Amino acid sequence: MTGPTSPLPTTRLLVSVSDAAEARLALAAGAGLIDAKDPRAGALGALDPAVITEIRDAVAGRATVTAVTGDHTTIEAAVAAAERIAATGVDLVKIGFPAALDGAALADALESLARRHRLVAVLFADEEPDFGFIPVLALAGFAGVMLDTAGKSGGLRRHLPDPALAAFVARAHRRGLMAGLAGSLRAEDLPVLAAFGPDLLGMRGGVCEGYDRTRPLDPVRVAEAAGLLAAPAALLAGGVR
Ligand SMILES: O=C[C@H](O)COP(=O)(O)O
Repeated sequence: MTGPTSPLPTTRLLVSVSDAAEARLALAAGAGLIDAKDPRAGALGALDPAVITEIRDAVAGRATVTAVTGDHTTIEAAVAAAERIAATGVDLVKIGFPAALDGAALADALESLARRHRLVAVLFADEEPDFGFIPVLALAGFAGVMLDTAGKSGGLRRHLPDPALAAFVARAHRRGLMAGLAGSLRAEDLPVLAAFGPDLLGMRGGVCEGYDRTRPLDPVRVAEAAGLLAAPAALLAGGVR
């Protein structure tokens, strides 16, 4: 007789959407997190708060809703944008920490907001991120940390080797932070990355028509990605067939 098995760590699929119609499509196809983002406006292109509210209402509590705050060149602008997006009432606010900004100063400036809203810091794999920064985020009250890519010409795994990605996830978890990975991921990346135990894997281009992040979502690709993360561990370990 076999005893109860320990639950598998759950990795959920985050899909970036540009409006409420895409949010409904991603939800129906199995996404666990719906991420409000304007893919035409850069890596962390922010949507208008009114559109984010429509997305949140369309999801209506059936998935976690996240929203990005835009690409900013000053700490003041980044904090003001984070406050504006947090006011829409999304579950998680994703804030970019580009190399050009002083990360410690930005984390410090966001401490007050972190007490009122759940914040996720986005570090960029193509900007030589310092994982030693993760404890700073934890102390500032962040809920999570993600790796993404600022430029969309190469995928996450082209910029950082798999052992570094696994170490990133482990380090975030040790500090009590949710961990996410994204950056031009394709279906074949999901089983490999899910094995590192992140809380979420984020996709846009890989689930769009023509693998073009500025084109509409392809429901078949979203369903395939969601299905891969829902697959039993043995299948995940075997990779995509
Ligand atoms: O947060 C997830 C991103 O929107 C991923 O976008 P991407 O797959 O086009 O790099």
